[in-house]
Amino acid sequence: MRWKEATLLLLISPDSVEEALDCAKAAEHLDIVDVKKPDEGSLGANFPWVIRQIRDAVPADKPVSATVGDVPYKPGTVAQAALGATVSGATYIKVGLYGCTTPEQAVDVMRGVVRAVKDHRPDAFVVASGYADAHRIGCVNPLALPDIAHRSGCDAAMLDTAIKDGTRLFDHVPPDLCAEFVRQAHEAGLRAALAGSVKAADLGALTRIGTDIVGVRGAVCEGGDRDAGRIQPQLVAAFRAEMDRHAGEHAASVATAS
Ligand SMILES: O=C[C@H](O)COP(=O)(O)O
Repeated sequence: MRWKEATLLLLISPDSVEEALDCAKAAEHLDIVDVKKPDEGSLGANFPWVIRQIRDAVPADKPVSATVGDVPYKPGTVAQAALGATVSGATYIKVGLYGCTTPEQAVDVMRGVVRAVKDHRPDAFVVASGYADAHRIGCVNPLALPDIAHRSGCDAAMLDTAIKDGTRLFDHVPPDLCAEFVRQAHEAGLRAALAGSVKAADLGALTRIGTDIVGVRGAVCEGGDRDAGRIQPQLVAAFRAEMDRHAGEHAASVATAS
């Protein structure tokens, strides 16, 4: 994907072809359509044919991302699943390292994913995702993700939350630590993606710390409910308007300071 430097991109996660069509109505306001199956977990994987149908349903200039799941420490299984998502039309492959308890395990899994995906599609974008609330599920420390992503040849390091109980990214990894996450990712030549019940109120901090991608579902669903609510195109537009407002304010403050 061609990258606009210093721009925060908006990734939205529909759970079905119907929701992807609603995303397509708001296509001008978003950057990446991310296929997942929330009832199978935070980064739950959807069926290959759903990825294919969503690829066909959204404008060709919008990259389609697919989550490979909240995966176990089974490098072969995960590599094969990641290839399945790529063959189905996703060019942006996200893996939730749920079952990895050490950085070495996580590197093992992601090396297999990178090889499986890039042998098939060299321009695909591979994302190693950890969890901001890792302490609740016993998986690898969130601040280890930039190094894991770098050592395994990924394109980006990401954080999401594993348990969707209303707690948010900043409840578990406060903005100063997220800033450190972004700094480490950039130092390693990676993109930094952040998610986890992010709301419009978090966008100021996410912009200031230089986040590259913000991933959202609940905030653009009816009633803020990522499970029972449906993605609403007008909420996607409003979220983007807030992103643009913060980008403008941030650019102005940087210009004033220099
Ligand atoms: O990748 C992004 C996730 O879908 C975020 O979902 P959420 O905003 O409901 O936590």
